[in-house]
Amino acid sequence: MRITVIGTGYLGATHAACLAEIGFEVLGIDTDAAKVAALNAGVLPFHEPDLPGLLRKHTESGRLRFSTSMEEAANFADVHFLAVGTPQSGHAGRADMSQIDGAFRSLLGQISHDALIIGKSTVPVGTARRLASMARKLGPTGAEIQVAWNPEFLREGYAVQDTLRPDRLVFGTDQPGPLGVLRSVYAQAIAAGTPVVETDFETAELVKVAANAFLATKISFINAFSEITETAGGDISTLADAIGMDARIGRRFLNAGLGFGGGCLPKDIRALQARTQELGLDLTMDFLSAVDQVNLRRRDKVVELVEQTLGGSDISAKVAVLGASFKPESDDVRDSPALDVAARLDGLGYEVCVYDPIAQESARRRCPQLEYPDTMEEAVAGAEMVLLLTEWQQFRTLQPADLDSLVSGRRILDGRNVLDAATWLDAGWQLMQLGRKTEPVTELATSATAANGVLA
Ligand SMILES: NC(=O)C1=CN([C@@H]2O[C@H](COP(=O)(O)OP(=O)(O)OC[C@H]3O[C@@H](n4cnc5c(N)ncnc54)[C@H](O)[C@@H]3O)[C@@H](O)[C@H]2O)C=CC1
Ligand SMILES: O=C(O)[C@H]1O[C@H](OP(=O)(O)OP(=O)(O)OC[C@H]2O[C@@H](n3ccc(=O)[nH]c3=O)[C@H](O)[C@@H]2O)[C@H](O)[C@@H](O)[C@@H]1O
Repeated sequence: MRITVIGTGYLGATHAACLAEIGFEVLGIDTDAAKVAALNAGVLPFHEPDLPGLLRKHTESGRLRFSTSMEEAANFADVHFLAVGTPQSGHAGRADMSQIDGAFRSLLGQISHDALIIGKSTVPVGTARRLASMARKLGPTGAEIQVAWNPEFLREGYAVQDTLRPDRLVFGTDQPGPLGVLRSVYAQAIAAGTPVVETDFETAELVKVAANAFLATKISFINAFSEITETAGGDISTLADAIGMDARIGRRFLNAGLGFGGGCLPKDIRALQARTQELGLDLTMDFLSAVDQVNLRRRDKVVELVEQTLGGSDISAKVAVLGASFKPESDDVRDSPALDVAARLDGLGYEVCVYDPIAQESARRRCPQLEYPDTMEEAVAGAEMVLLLTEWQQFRTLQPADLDSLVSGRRILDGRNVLDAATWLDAGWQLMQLGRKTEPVTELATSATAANGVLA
């Protein structure tokens, strides 16, 4: 079977390469000519473990290629996946549907025979039915254009394994025809035991946003408890471990810290609220604005801790920020909590040096005003305070001795609760962790006086 994937960003490039790996002939389509040229050359324009190998393998084998031509897409295949972006628009958090509508109309305008268009992007409920109706009105005469919705649940950093071995597959249709095609596209995963949910358009669209809203709520739930333990005392990680031992709750996605970011969870909870309000259900998803606010307050908290620790004495102090991507194993800096904090500290007048093992270039493009030295050692050299904001493995395993002789002030804020408190305190460091009662030292201490500075 020949398949096109329209939109070759994080989702589409992964989906296209994985379909080629399964054995299909695949054409990826994107309006971004530079991206298409890079992908055709076997070069992935972003970081994703395991994907470069698949891309090279299948661009070389000829099973995978890329183009900017929608006409070529329409002639190449009868099955088209739609994987364009649905970013947040400027209107009350609503999803910007211009990429979906643009790609769909442009494809419809080129198709001359029966075809199936399968949406993968995350969309507001009602989109698939609207597109199906548009296909009936604007599609070619004498040909049937069917629509299905097959939302994607992959995580960046694990995109290939999540695509080839998903937890579940969801097929949303308004007629049985497309189900056979979907079952054959995913025959390998289904044979390996992946459960399939076959349902209507609306349920398929809502499963996706419900999953992301639930995950975001879980993170903000534990982070709201961080606000309590920071004030009343208590240890947030122990609390998460203890409630997570209840199988009904589960420990995953209860890691307290700087909170969630990225190109999906934040915009998806806002788009869901906006869509629910459009449906006249003003209060139904109201709790998600609390989820959003708790999440954003974590960033305020880190900025406040830096200001309380350094601000009074020397607003131009150097602060080293370790981590720029929104999470480890990704170079994605869309709505990155780490980069947001770094930019805000820079705006306050601190000298901010950011080091990320992979996201240095994407961070520089997004926030060119910050400094991005080539090594972690250069970033921390002379720093009055070190902030660990994205928990890359290289930072999780940091030891005080790695930094002792480089920094000007032995102060570290662990924004992801990954450092062993005793190790750092015993080594004479001031350590602050989110979700633990911390009394920041208000004056700029020297490394010698820092030893007794903090309660953790
Ligand atoms: N990034 C992720 O991990 C996941 C993303 N999603 C959803 O998938 C969708 C895509 O997300 P990303 O890949 O992250 O976005 P992205 O922004 O990285 O990629 C979108 C791509 O579509 C292209 N495009 C825009 N208009 C086009 C058109 N008319 N024709 C052809 N190409 C066009 C853009 O140039 C861009 O390369 C979103 O709805 C997102 O919520 C779902 C699951 C995981
Ligand atoms: O719709 C999407 O695009 C995807 O969004 C998320 O995937 P992703 O954004 O790649 O990253 P996650 O691993 O979910 O992490 C999201 C954010 O939450 C934060 N997080 C995660 C877990 C946790 O316990 N605590 C926490 O703060 C991470 O640091 C990160 O900033 C979902 O996990 C995917 O299932 C979904 O397909």
